[in-house]
Amino acid sequence: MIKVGQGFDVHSFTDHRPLILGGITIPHPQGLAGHSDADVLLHAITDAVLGALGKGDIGTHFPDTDERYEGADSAELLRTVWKMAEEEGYRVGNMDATVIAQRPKLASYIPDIRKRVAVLVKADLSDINVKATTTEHLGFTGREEGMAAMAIVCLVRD
Ligand SMILES: Nc1ccn([C@@H]2O[C@H](COP(=O)(O)O)[C@@H](O)[C@H]2O)c(=O)n1
Ligand SMILES: C[C@@]1(CO)OP(=O)(O)OP(=O)(O)OC[C@H]1O
Repeated sequence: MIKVGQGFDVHSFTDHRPLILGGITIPHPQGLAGHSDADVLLHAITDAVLGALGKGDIGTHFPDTDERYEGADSAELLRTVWKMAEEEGYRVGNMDATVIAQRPKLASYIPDIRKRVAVLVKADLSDINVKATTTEHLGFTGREEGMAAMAIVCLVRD
């Protein structure tokens, strides 16, 4: 059995917050605003897994009206969702994600992000791909008002 899910998320930049992306902290003058730690990439991945499972979205499971998730570590949210996938007998077939950001330059951080994501979803590194693209200075990402991320995951059950 194969299930496919996709996720997409956006967070705006804000001062006085660390930039947390893919479960790692990246040096940058601004971080992302949100109820949780605003890890836009892990949110997209979490939504992709929930999509594959047919179980709604991140806001359904972790509402931003619930103070338990204020400042939440998005890695913990993904871990919780990944347990749901494991309970149904799924493993990652492969996952692909794209971060859309004019800045910072992410290429040098992507190997660490991949490793972190692979650990969180208990996958082989070779089954996890993370990419980055600018929007050539166009739109809200191009103006550096925020970042976006999208992810697609294939879950496999034997
Ligand atoms: N925040 C980013 C955005 C892009 N990259 C890398 O640069 C390459 C070229 O980006 P374009 O948007 O001009 O296509 C891209 O393929 C990434 O490798 C990056 O590191 N960080
Ligand atoms: C993660 C949650 C919960 O803290 O908050 P945010 O950090 O605002 O993130 P978002 O991507 O808007 O979606 C789900 C939320 O419920």
